[in-house]
Amino acid sequence: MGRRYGRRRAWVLRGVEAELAPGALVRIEGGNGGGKSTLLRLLAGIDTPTEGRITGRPPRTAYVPERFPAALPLTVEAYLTHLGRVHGLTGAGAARRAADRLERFGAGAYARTPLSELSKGTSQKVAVAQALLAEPGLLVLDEAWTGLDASARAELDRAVAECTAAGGTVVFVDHDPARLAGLPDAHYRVRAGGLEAVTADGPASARGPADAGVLPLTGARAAAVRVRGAAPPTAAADAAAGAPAGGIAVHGDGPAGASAAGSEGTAVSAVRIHAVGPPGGVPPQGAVPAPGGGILLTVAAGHSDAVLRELLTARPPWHVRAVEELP
Ligand SMILES: Nc1ncnc2c1ncn2[C@@H]1O[C@H](COP(=O)(O)OP(=O)(O)OP(=O)(O)O)[C@@H](O)[C@H]1O
Repeated sequence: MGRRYGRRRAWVLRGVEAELAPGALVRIEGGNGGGKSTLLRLLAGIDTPTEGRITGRPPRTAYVPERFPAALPLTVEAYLTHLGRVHGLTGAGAARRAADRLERFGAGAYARTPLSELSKGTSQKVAVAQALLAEPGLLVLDEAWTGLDASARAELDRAVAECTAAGGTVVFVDHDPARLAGLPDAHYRVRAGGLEAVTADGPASARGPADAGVLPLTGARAAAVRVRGAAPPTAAADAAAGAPAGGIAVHGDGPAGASAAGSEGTAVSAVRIHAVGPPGGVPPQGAVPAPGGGILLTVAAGHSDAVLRELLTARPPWHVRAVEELP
């Protein structure tokens, strides 16, 4: 699997092969700019490989980005409740879950605060809360502990342990080598565009353009997520490999959050997004010009979080003016 940001640009990652097992805690390390966040975005499904593919991603994938895009014009509780509703909860059920997650991370007092007015640390608590709205099968954490106070950090440690105990895979990057020290089942380093497994004695093997194999995780059971290949991603290939067509089932990942258990109510069927792009920003497929500027994009409810994530994590990002649920 490889990723580069433009046909004339250097490969950020290439020849990366890995298998991530259910229930595994996986640490990714590497130097600044090496491609860790790129790899995590690919694993979370908010970005797609330039070549190769990632298959077997569980339907409930959750992602805490390195930088939480708090640009939505919503209060904390409206944001989290919206995410819960998108994933099938009733308004009351979604509000309950949102309140529970906020309390858990010590941010209950900020439920009515607009996202744009949050401190960095509280914003990070909301980023974590959105990822834990439901129990994810794959939880991707990009420096998620950064900015959290001590009790929230401990709570996130507990949430990671609960996730793996329930059979979920957790992949994390953190610059503090002491983070979850001794606990990971697998440890990789991103270096020179490849991914190498790290053992207690140092790198065990290197995988790059010249050495593309499969890195089994320590103690791996059945593989959950497979990162492989040099072929361009295709829906047919993913379907043949047992993955949802188009790659990732989006429920739960990303700034747009995790999905809920799905048994508490009726989902809205579609979501209309009003966004204003950066100069030269390419509108997503299906977007139409909005009266007064920007674009309007109507997407199925189950895809709205992924679309919002794409808009908000684009470089430069789109500004999301409004998100409207449609019956
Ligand atoms: N959306 C993007 N467009 C263009 N280049 C990008 C984009 N995202 C990342 N890059 C480039 O890809 C390379 C890897 O970046 P990435 O953020 O994945 O590294 P990282 O290991 O997470 O770094 P850090 O430890 O500093 O957070 C960098 O050269 C970066 O500039």
